[in-house]
Amino acid sequence: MIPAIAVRGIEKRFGATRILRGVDLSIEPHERHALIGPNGAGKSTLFNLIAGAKRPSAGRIELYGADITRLAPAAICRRGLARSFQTTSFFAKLSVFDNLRCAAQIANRDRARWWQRFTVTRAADAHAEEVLDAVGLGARRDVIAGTLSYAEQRALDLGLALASGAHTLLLDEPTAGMNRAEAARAVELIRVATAGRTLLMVEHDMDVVFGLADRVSVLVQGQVIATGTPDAIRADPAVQAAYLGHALPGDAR
Ligand SMILES: Nc1ncnc2c1ncn2[C@@H]1O[C@H](COP(=O)(O)OP(=O)(O)OP(=O)(O)O)[C@@H](O)[C@H]1O
Repeated sequence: MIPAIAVRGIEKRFGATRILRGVDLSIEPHERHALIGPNGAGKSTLFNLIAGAKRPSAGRIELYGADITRLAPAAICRRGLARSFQTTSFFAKLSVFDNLRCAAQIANRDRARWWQRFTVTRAADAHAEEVLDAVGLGARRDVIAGTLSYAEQRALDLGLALASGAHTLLLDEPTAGMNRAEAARAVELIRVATAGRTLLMVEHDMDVVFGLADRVSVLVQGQVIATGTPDAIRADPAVQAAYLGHALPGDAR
């Protein structure tokens, strides 16, 4: 099977420092995959390379078999990979629905001819309504986005990625800054809303990782030291050694 995301021999140097050292990673279609690792391991750097925000020093990145290594972020986005950020990325003065409608219309715009515009707009509106419910914001449809609670803003961020029609999502610490109850709700929301799509997430919260991920990869000092099911990762001696002196993955439960 062609992987949704294939990272092959990726190197990233900043000056003389090798931050990523021959990273190989294969994310299967429709898989939920978590990337974990100690602070400074290179997780955000790898995300930046996959999303096109930075260029690797060597290696290749593929999205469903197509080389995206040197594409700009917008071009990668058009190919169906969306990234959610820890910071919010919506129009604060527009309503929740109008934000989703914008994302859906932009996604459809390139595909439409001028005589299709009316139907495209209607299709985009219908898609925005679907996403609104999928991310649990149906009751907040006409609220100004900037006034949403933090957890709702993160749900809207996820909604924007879904409204853009992305089949593959990079989620950067999707529950950061949330309390336990909010994080648990967010996990459930992500699970349901992203069904049928591919998910790669960086996450520090092990409850979230073990509640959501089908497989986990562990990045330590710029190298993937293990990939496997959550239980296999917890039992892996190399992972335990890497976390020596820190909470082991899953111990927080
Ligand atoms: N633009 C840059 N120039 C120089 N060094 C950088 C740059 N960006 C990141 N680094 C370094 O690369 C290393 C990996 O950083 P990165 O943010 O990718 O790690 P991380 O695993 O995401 O960490 P955290 O879990 O703390 O977010 C760190 O030592 C960081 O200081």
